Amino acid sequence: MPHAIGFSLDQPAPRLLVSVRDTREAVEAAGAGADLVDAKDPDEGALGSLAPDTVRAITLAVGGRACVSAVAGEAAGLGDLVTRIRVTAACGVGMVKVALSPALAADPDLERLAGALGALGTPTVAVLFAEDGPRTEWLPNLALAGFAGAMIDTRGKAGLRLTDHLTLSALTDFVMACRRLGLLSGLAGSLTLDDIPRLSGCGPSYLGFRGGLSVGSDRRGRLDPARVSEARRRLAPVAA
Ligand SMILES: O=C[C@H](O)COP(=O)(O)O
Repeated sequence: MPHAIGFSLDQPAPRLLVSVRDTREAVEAAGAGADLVDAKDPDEGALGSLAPDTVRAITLAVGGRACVSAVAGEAAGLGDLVTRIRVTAACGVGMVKVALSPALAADPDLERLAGALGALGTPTVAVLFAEDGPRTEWLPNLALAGFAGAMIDTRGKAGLRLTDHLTLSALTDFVMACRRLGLLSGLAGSLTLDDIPRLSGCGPSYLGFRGGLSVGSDRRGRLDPARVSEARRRLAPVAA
């Protein structure tokens, strides 16, 4: 049985999402305090998906100590979106992440997905890229389509970080708009440990990391469990 997301919109502090490439990193991340162990191929950019067998192995290795999420890549259209979500959910994960282009996020036909997403029963988060200037106007469409949440990440992983693209005020507006619609919200994009206090202040459901918690800050290198523990420590409850 997959570990459910297990957190609500009213939690006192953001949860910690850590992207991992294999079972060893998955066990390390869960052991160091990750709430969401995110199966992703960091060699393939922002939304590189791992082979289904690897995702299944990661889910088994984590064994319910954390929620396992998995990346389903970037959808080319509505049909492709459903297929990607189905294939990834079938790996037994607790949450699916799939990237949407601006055109797809704003597509009124997205609502037709609601039945399919509901039937799957695996919460799916829509990933929007900071480079696309994600708009809060897209969020009602995502809610109608049955997404459980929305997150912003950066498509590029070798230059500008999340906070280079979007102000804290814009990020807070995004998070609050998600909350009003009953959507979980996530923020990611070359975040470092030092980003944790100010981004926690935006009130997201979770913060996502790879490079900032890797040895030498190299997202293609190995995960650094000591940095994961430190991130866990710094994710203190947000003051009311
Ligand atoms: O989903 C979160 C991403 O894996 C973040 O990766 P990054 O911290 O290297 O930008």
